[in-house]
Amino acid sequence: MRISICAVGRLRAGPEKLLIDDYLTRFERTGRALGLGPARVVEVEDKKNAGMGAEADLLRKALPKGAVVCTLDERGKVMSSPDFADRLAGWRDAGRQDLALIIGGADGIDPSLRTEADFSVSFGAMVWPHMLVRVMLAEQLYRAATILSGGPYHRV
Ligand SMILES: C[S@@+](CC[C@H](N)C(=O)[O-])C[C@H]1O[C@@H](n2cnc3c(N)ncnc32)[C@H](O)[C@@H]1O
Repeated sequence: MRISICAVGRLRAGPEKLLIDDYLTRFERTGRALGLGPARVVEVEDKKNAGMGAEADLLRKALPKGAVVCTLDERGKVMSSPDFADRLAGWRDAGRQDLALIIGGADGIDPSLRTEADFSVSFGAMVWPHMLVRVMLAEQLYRAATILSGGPYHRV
């Protein structure tokens, strides 16, 4: 199952980008034998600054056809890392070819796009900067792959 992290805004070179690249490379290596990955980041930019509705339209265009659509949203479901891993495995086992994980911009994800999504994951009730959410999501994907492969990375 291919994974697209669809995010609003361009991430400049810097520590966040390095971390994302590192976790997604590790995810690709670990996930290959599990039928998970590769994962890529698809950035959309609302150059006219037309607001959440315009961002939602750009995000919709970036979604692979037939993808499971999952938003990252503080109002979503708070999950443990093993539960997130099981959720990924469930979509894979259901034969889904693509998963799109959507991260909003400074104003969040337009309500219309939130209601269209199949699922929504929360990293807790606090609001995080979207650039950090990209890093956290990339790490959770790698962590999920290690959980499913029985590796020692995830310890509780
Ligand atoms: C700065 S936040 C926008 C917050 C905005 N006030 C809202 O209502 O969604 C940018 C994006 O980061 C992601 N995000 C921020 N905090 C999150 C959390 N606790 N859990 C999951 N995603 C989060 C969401 O995708 C959000 O659209």
